[in-house]
Amino acid sequence: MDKSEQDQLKKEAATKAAMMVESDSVLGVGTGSTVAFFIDALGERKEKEGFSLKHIVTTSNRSKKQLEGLGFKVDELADIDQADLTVDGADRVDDNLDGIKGGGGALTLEKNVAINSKKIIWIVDESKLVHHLSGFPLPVEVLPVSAEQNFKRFEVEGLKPQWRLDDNGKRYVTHYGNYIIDLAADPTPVPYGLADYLDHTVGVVEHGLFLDMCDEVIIAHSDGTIEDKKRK
Ligand SMILES: O=C[C@H](O)[C@H](O)[C@H](O)COP(=O)(O)O
Repeated sequence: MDKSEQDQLKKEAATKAAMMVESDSVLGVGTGSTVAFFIDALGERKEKEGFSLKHIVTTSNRSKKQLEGLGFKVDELADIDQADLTVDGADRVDDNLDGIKGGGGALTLEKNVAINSKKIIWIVDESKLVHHLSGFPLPVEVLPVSAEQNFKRFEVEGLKPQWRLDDNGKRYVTHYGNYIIDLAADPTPVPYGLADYLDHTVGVVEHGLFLDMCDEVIIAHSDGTIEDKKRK
């Protein structure tokens, strides 16, 4: 699939999700290229229907700027109790609707918004689908103070760590001033053990395994169909 075909699929999934957002609700908005299409589609609804939302919270400055550019007011997570719905992208989604996220480095705020949402919908093109989570390095955000030790331990554990770098070849720094170590080793067919290990590793701020969180995935397929897959 070439990039323009993939973008078309991302747009289709995003447009469908934008139609599912209820007016006057509290909406969480994720990050990434698929979400950028979602924000555009929300803007179109605002323009055509006068559609408005009670509150919007986002998971990155990129999404915030795009929303504000379309005239939406964006609140902080601390200003709301819970989002009615959060719509986000994903890097990989498996058969259980578990996912890997954080390819764009926004995993920490994404997980915080996700766990404070009544419902989570992911929007993806079919290239993101896998039976078991694999094929995408797992992002782990670490505190600079412990980053070297975390990296060495991940090596010993066989997790194949790699420092994420920015465009200048320097260590990528997150919104919160931390580093990201991408683990190239695929999570096992059952990724809960790895999530538990990372949850209990000192210095790990957050990781990109989003397990038991997503309620529904909207998948745009290259045969023109749009699948709406719900958690069983
Ligand atoms: O940190 C980034 C997020 O987890 C994105 O939702 C994810 O990387 C998918 O991004 P895209 O829609 O650009 O493939």
